[in-house]
Amino acid sequence: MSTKIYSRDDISKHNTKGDLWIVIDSMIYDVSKFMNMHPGGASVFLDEEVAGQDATEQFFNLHRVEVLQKPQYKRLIVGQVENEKPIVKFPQPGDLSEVPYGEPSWLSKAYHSPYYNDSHKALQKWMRKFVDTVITPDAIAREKDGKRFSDDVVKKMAQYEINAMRLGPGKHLHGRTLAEGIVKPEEFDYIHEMVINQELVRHGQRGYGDGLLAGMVIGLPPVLNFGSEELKKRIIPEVLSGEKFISLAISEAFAGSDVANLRTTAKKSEDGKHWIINGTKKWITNGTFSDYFSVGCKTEGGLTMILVERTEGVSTEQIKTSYSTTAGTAFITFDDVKVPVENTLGPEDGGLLVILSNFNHERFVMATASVRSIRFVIEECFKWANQRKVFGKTLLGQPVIRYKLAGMVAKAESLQAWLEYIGFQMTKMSYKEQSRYLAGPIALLKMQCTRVENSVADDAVQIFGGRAITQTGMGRNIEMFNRTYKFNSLLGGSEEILGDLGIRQAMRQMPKSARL
Ligand code: HEM
Repeated sequence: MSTKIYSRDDISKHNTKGDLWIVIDSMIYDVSKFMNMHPGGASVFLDEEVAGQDATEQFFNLHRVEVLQKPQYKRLIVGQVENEKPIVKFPQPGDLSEVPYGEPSWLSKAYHSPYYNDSHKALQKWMRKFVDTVITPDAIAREKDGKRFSDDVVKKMAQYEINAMRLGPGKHLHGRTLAEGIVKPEEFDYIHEMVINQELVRHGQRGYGDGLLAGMVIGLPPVLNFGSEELKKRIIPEVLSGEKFISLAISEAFAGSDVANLRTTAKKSEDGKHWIINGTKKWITNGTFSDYFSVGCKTEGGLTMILVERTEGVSTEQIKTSYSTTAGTAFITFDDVKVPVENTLGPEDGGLLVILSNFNHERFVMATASVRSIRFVIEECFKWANQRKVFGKTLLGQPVIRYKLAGMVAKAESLQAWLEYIGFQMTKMSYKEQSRYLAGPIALLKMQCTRVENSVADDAVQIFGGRAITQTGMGRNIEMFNRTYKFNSLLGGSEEILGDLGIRQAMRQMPKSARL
């Protein structure tokens, strides 16, 4: 890059087709050749307020800052304006956002929190850098080509035990070196887990995010908590190391939240040594590439969870959903699949307990991600509203936009506070206490997250206008959010079911003596 210095007078002389310079943020770009390849057309550069002039404001009205970071455009720089310095900061891997409400308050200057200690803070810093450098570039590329994550990403996640940490605190972490030793396995708690899951969604690429082993997060716990010792010894290392993949296969075309009504059957073979499984499963995240499936089956006396390996009779087919194929969402067919009875997870006919046992944790994880995605959208809205000019003012200069942002921020901050409070309770409660006292609040938290996502998506689209329905450029993250947020109100228990559960749990605590 040349660092030649020019006065504004010098620059203004380069204002004709064939010799055309513009200034963006004090840097001088020679667009003489580029203008004919410019996606926004050549004519924009010939405008008398652009040719040989400072086009910073016009540029940021129409482009994301990342455009200027691309090597092919950096090469257009021929110098810098005399006595001027760039103002725009290019985000560097690991950076915290300086945009108001762009970070939860515990990461913002001057604020305090009772929940986060030094190891939570160190893990956040480490994780931010890891996501920015390893995951985000892959997320953006895979969302474009629709393929699943690059194996290299999962291998690196395994190397630093991110896969294991995503399952939450527990014995499975013992003996592992977590994030280069930043956290000791016995110290790892639900707040650490929350930190990881909030960082993991900051790239905003929803289909990829689910593709990046969401199946493992919900599909491995039944093996971890209910599998035989032999099964655990074999399956857990393979999955946590990223060599093999697993997904949770419960929902069917016939039954979603109503898990007791599944139709996939498992019948014992005559010698009693095998299950014979028949049926179908639908909407199975990561199913297209999974090697193992934790499958909910109807058995003689109820429901049984069985670990099925990808063997004869198992076939998976990609379902085209409103998000990208990177998630590997599958329709699965089990056709006389023979599975050793040793693959039973938990008690025979007691599968409901196995499924329910992870529901609170699973919903906590979903709420964690959802709250962070909402904040990501708000940050995008703040930036856009600050740089977009309409009717002679920035969008932020318009009361109607400020009112929308106010509502979004208030909701996001309430959710973050509630989430942290619940996460903290989880660090203090036994599993049994969590089931008793937190099932209701977690259900209500997740319900509220998806209600807020709904209103935030709506407001964000109104703020971004047409760009919010365009998959590239300024509004690409809003387009993605608006297209995919609805998944959350269905998975892990629908919004309505969770609201009902939350109040039913409260009803149990209702004192018989209470009267108005
Ligand atoms: C070095 C200077 C510039 C570069 C490298 C550049 C690059 C790009 C790129 C890559 C796009 C595709 C959309 C995106 O990815 O954001 C684009 C779109 C566009 N650009 Fe530029 N551009 C430059 C300067 C300008 C200037 C000065 C103007 C207007 C005064 C302008 C007007 C437009 C318009 C109108 C679009 C279409 C935007 C849309 O569809 O929303 N560009 N430009």
